[in-house]
Amino acid sequence: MVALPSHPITLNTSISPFLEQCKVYDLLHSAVAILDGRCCILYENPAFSTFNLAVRDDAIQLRQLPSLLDCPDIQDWLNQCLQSGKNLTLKKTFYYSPRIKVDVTLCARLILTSNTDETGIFLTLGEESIDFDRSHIARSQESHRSLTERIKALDNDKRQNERLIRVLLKDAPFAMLLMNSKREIIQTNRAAEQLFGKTAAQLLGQPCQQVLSCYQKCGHCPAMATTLSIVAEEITGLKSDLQIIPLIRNAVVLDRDTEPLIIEAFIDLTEHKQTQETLNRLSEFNRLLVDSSGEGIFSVDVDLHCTFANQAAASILGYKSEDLIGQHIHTLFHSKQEDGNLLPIEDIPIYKVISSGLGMEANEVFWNRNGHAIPVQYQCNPIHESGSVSGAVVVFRNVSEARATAKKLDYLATHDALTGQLNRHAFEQRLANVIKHAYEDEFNHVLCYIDLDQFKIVNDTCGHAAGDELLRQLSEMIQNNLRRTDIFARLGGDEFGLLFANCPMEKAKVLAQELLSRISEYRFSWNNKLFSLGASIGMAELNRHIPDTSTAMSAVDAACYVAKERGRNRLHIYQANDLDLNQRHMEIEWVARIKTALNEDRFFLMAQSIVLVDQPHVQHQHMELLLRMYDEEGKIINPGSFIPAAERYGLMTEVDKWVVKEALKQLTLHPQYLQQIVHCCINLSGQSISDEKFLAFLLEQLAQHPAAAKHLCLEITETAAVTNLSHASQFMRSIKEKGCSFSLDDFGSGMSSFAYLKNLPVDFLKIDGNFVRDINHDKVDYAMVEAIHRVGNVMGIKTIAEFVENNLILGHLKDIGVDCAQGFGIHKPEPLDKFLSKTINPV
Ligand SMILES: Nc1nc2c(ncn2[C@@H]2O[C@H](COP(=O)(O)OP(=O)(O)OP(=O)(O)O)[C@@H](O)[C@H]2O)c(=O)[nH]1
Repeated sequence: MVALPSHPITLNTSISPFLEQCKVYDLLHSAVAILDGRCCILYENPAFSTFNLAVRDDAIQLRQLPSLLDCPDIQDWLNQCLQSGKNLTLKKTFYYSPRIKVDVTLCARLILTSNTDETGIFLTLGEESIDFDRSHIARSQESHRSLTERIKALDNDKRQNERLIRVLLKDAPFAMLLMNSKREIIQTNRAAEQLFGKTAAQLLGQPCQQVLSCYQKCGHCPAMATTLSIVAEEITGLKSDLQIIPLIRNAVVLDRDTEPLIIEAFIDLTEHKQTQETLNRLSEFNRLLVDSSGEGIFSVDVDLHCTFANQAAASILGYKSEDLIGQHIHTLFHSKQEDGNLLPIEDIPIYKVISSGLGMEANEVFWNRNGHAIPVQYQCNPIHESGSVSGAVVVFRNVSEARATAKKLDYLATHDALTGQLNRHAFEQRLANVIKHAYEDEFNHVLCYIDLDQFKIVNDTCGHAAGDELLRQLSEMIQNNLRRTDIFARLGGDEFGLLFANCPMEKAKVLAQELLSRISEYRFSWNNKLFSLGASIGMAELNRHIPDTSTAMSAVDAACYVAKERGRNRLHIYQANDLDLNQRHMEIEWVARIKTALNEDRFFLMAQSIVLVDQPHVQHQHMELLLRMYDEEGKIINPGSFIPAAERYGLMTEVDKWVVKEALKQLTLHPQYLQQIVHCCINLSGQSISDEKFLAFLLEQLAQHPAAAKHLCLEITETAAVTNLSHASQFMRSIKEKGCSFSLDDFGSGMSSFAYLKNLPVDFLKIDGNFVRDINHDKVDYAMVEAIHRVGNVMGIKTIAEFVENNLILGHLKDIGVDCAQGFGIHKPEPLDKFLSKTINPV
């Protein structure tokens, strides 16, 4: 918008002749009106009419402008202009429709005439910005199309009015050029100077091709040669910096036959073009976006006819996009449910979305061109137009793969990878379900826990791969011999769970017995070796004594344990008052108590002297550490109560670790202790010596207390050493390197021991106390002690006799030549700290 000169327009005439001259403004795309002193419209150019008609449908000639524009404040503003004589501007916003908003600047300039009572207003209306620019251009073009006729009428008068034209053009707030017949610029205005970026001096007298490219091309304007006017022609202009400006040109030839004048007005389309390009880019971008989306997108009208489908939608459904357009989507691919049953149109979510106007998500199936059901997940949203629903857009994806993956994951989560049977988790879930309904459906169910007997042998003799294959074959064989309603699972290792659903115990017993026979008759062959195996089965009826899964599982586990204890390859039925089972349960309780005692540090160590048989009074140099535990009330518990449970449930390594740590801590408390102590014996379990992590732990402890190593004597029972011979001898050699010695405990209890003795780096043999205790009156025991001592002597291993309860026994041991003795007759165990303090302060 170009600023107007600040002074009023002064006319030597009255306003009426001036109105004639104003017809030149008919050419302009911007709105111009002349008002009289009462603000009534005397003249309006077509652009002004178009604008006002767009605002109001009424005719505007000679009506009061403010009321027509529906803006009461304009009247005040115009009056202000009339009274003050100043040029005024006013910014306003108008709406052509609810969707097209226009910001305009109104400029009012006072017109003074020769008649002092007569004044008027030169009113221009410039559009500063317009949201919907296409409509703007269209309107401008439209308003000028009707001009041709008017201009023709003007033509004859134009020469006479040339001077006036020049004045008006100069002050016009729009880019305008006046040219002679040679197309030289003879008049310009400020708006044109701004548009082309040149001063008036630079423009005047110049051929118009300096600024207008169309003339540059052809030297003259061919259009003008044949026509009197050009309306809304798109050309380009040239700025002083050679920047090209897109323009719309309106041109009129005045007095074409004599000496023509050409008057031209321009609309700068730069912004419009940029907006257009942005819109084009955006729509191309949107098209690409929609087409490259991996998700299917289609839209339908209210009758469910497809109005659009992207490539993904078409390819998922097996069609071409164009084949889908116009098709009824219910008929084409959405008329059946997954099971093939009909899906009424009212039930399809897209129909519901259109009826309700609310978007929704759905999981459905679409049927592709080949008649295959494709599971899809879709989001359907209504299309609202002019306040009502005109259709819906559906964005969907094929979830076949996702479904298959979920199925696979579910399978993996519920099945055992080796055998393909249900896993423990899935089995316990099904069991929980059965227990939950056990009371309601009054059916009997029997739970079984199957543990293969001596399965380890297959692993040990043929390797793990053979063991795996056996587990696979056996579980398949068992599964094939079950009823359809039974539930079978591999719980882990060589243990299986089996639920005889809806089956009384008597029948279950028969079925389980048959299963045992099948297992023991089964022959497994591996590398030309044949194996047969047994199994032990624990069974329990799911009755009111068994309220939940964990009770049920521990009942059958305990029953299976009893079956093993009673000789394997048999079944045992759980009964609440079963003595063996009670024992087993007590052990299970012990497990929890031992774990708590370890956490709460409720263990402590006692020490008992070991003396040289020759010098029984020299005590506190050799000793054995004995473990005790405080119960929850602080009472002392002997190891016989908790060690079996700790051994059975794999807790001995933890217990041994505690003993080693505590012993080393106390022994290294005072340097004098280690100076006085020769040997301190610590018992280690069979579990610890075959556990590589325990070996690492012990080596680390010895590294932390290097001075204590040579005083430590580690006791291993003969049975533990022999059953884990290779582990035991490896373990002993590693530890001996650090300076520790080894003693074989309870020697003689298994007479196969002599043969292994050669392979074990043993320093002491501890003769089983059962031989020693009765040595006074049992000649066989005497001979056993004598024999053990003699073997030890020959092998350079010192002997220690336990259970020396009196001097008579000590005398016999002296006669035989046994090296050391230990027992209540020599020293009763006492707390380790007390024992150690006596080593440095003997009583
Ligand atoms: N091949 C193979 N062996 C396994 C698998 N899982 C556990 N084991 C072994 O199965 C054996 C099960 O131990 P136990 O049940 O105590 O041994 P068992 O020889 O059957 O002895 P009893 O049950 O007392 O008759 C262990 O040696 C495990 O190492 C497996 O997936 N594959």
